[in-house]
Amino acid sequence: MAYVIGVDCGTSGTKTVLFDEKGTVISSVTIEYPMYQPKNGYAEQDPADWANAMINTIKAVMTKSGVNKEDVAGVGISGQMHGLVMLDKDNNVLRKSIIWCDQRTAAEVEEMNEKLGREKLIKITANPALTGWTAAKILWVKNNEPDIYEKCRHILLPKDYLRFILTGEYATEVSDASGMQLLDVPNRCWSKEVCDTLGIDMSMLGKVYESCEVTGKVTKKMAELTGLKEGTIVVGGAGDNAAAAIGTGVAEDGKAFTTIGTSGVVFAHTSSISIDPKGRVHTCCAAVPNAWHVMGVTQGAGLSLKWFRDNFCNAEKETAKCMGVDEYYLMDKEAEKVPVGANRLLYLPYLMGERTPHLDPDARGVFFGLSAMHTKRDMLRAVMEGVSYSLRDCVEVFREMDINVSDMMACGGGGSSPLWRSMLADLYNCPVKTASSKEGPALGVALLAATGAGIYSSVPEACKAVVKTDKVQQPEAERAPEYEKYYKLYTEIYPALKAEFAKLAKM
Ligand SMILES: Nc1ncnc2c1ncn2[C@@H]1O[C@H](COP(=O)(O)OP(=O)(O)O)[C@@H](O)[C@H]1O
Ligand SMILES: O=C(CO)[C@@H](O)[C@H](O)COP(=O)(O)O
Repeated sequence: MAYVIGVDCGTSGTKTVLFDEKGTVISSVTIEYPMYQPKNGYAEQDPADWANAMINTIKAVMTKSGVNKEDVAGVGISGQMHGLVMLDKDNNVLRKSIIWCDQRTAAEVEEMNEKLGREKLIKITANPALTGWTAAKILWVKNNEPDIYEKCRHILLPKDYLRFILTGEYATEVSDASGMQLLDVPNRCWSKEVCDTLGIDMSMLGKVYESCEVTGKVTKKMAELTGLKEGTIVVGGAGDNAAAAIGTGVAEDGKAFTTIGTSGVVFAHTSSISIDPKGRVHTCCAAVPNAWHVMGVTQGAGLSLKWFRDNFCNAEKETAKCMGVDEYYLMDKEAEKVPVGANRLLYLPYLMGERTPHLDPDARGVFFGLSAMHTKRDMLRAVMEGVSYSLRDCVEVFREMDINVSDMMACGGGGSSPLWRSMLADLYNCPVKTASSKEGPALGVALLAATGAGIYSSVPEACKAVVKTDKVQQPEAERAPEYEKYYKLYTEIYPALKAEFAKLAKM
């Protein structure tokens, strides 16, 4: 029996899973790390935390499982998208990574629009200039930390930094590179025109591969540190969402998924490229060769619930510890006791600005309708409902683009919540399914590794062989119209506050 490893470098932690070639989990280990927010709207992480977490989780799954290192056919790495890692000539990390949800680059987005023009940017990169994407972050460092920029020789995405640590190769792959805004997305290669116009030296960018191609091999030093065999292949892997697509079988037209991780994403596979002219949803290369995907993003999905837990739910944390259950499980049970609409309380999950559909880095979170009768439990339910309304906003854009999202899977930490899945089913008005494996991105990149190692002949074939549907949540005829009323009101709150968010940001 052959085995494959999937490493997922998420925002809350890095999870490494060792699977057998049929996708059965043999061993899984996660190590968490912090996100730093030195200013309102800033978000950074330390690449050393990612590297240590990867090394230690690989070592742990190898030791725990007792699997012979000769039998590990390959490794795939998935990761949070858009983060900027800068290395100097000696491969030292030059500064903390500015990550996907950081919103400091409004001026650089304007600079990109002035230099390239919005239409040309959409034509080449398939997306308008976006504050969270890597190109704007590179320009921010160039404009604000010129001494650091001067020393920079290599630019890598989070998971590609981990590849560098594991193999010594400077490389990326098409799905994650699409989120840098330097890739010619229709042609799946770096855009010389975009790089030259923005003054970014293309030699700093790694070689671009397809997601299932072999990009390098585990070095002797890393073999000693991780317990892997020297020379084990490492494939391109994928950005976390493109990876989750493979892990949930979303590799053909008509299939879609919603993930509630730190961010929230609604994702649909498209065999030909499809672009929203208003730029509200992203278009990227898929982890399947010759295919693309569209995705709508809510910046603060699971992040909202985590923020609520960390600031207001110490008692629940203690109870969960005593009972030996997950604290989010207890919070779900509390929220279930509150009726639809949270007793007339609405929540806008814009803690880190918002992408779909507003593209507004200045937007911020709101509780709307707070009354003296409300309790923490109502606020908890309102948070979960508000995130679901914002994911429905993504679905609305897809429907406008004629993209079918009725075959919907759910994944990510929040996707494991039956309550959250029922909210999505009611708001999307379609069944929401889960895959029998809960390992979305890690399974996705493990399947890419299995394809790169020749165990499967193609990525869709690997999905068909391994991914199976588990639970199906149907929409509820009674609840759906209730949610619809609240959703309608939800869509009216942001436009009423847009100008005020901008004023607040300037204070
Ligand atoms: N049982 C649960 N019920 C509701 N939400 C949950 C549950 N478990 C995890 N979550 C949510 O999932 C988030 C973490 O999801 P995960 O996919 O691990 O994130 P990331 O990919 O960013 O590391 C948490 O912040 C939390 O909001
Ligand atoms: O920015 C995006 C997608 O465009 C996010 O999906 C990040 O890729 C981070 O994801 P999680 O840590 O929430 O999984």
